[in-house]
Amino acid sequence: MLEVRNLTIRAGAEPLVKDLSLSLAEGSLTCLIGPSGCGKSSVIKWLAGVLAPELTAQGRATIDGVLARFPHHDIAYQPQQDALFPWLTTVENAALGLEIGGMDRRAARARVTELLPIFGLEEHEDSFPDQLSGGMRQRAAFLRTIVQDTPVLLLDEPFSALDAVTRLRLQDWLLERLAERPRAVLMVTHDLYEATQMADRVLVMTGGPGRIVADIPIPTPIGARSETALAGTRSTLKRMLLKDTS
Ligand SMILES: Nc1ncnc2c1ncn2[C@@H]1O[C@H](COP(=O)(O)OP(=O)(O)OP(=O)(O)O)[C@@H](O)[C@H]1O
Repeated sequence: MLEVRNLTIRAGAEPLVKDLSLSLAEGSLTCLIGPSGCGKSSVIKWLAGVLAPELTAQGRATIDGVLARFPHHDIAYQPQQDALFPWLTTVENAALGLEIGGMDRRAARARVTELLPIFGLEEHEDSFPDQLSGGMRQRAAFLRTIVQDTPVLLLDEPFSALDAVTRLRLQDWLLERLAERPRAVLMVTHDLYEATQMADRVLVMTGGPGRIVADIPIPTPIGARSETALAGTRSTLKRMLLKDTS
């Protein structure tokens, strides 16, 4: 579905990411892990079309075989920082992606309002971002992204600010939605448990400059994953990350 070939991102002459290639299949969730600063967010930002203007990028990407430029209407993106507009309410912020995608304002807000209870935001419909907790803000940003019915989803640490219970609930909710409607998902996470529970594949990046050093499939179907089955994969990933940062 989405193919990236030989992506290099530079700050001046310095490559932050070098010759990175990856592909995302429809109906798959790929996690991108790696030490802080190795370039995970930069790769996702390039795909979302929001790379900082002082950075330059070279590389080729296709969506369903067609050369793609970013931002692209087939892609929804949740940034690491929630990027909610301070002057908009929860519903207005969450409906924004749908409205930009062309949905009528009233329909977009009705769709989002319907989903607020799942995100624990039903009592904060008219609150502004500075009246919300960090976890609530992240849930509103997640809702804004996930409600867009795009074939590709880019999620940069979407659950990092959530309490344990909400995190588990929203992880399950996302997996259920993906089972109903297959999409290609690229998710950055630092949480190995989250990666092995949710992903079909884990791509491991290293820094200096950023590149992918391992592509680890997790073949067990999500519903059948047991702690024991995943423990081995998690220790392999842990060893790679510790080696990289030691
Ligand atoms: N606008 C910029 N100008 C110069 N360097 C930048 C810029 N944005 C990011 N960098 C550098 O690029 C490298 C990769 O940053 P990036 O945010 O992509 O890493 P990351 O792997 O997502 O980190 P983290 O896990 O901490 O979020 C870092 O060394 C960072 O300092």
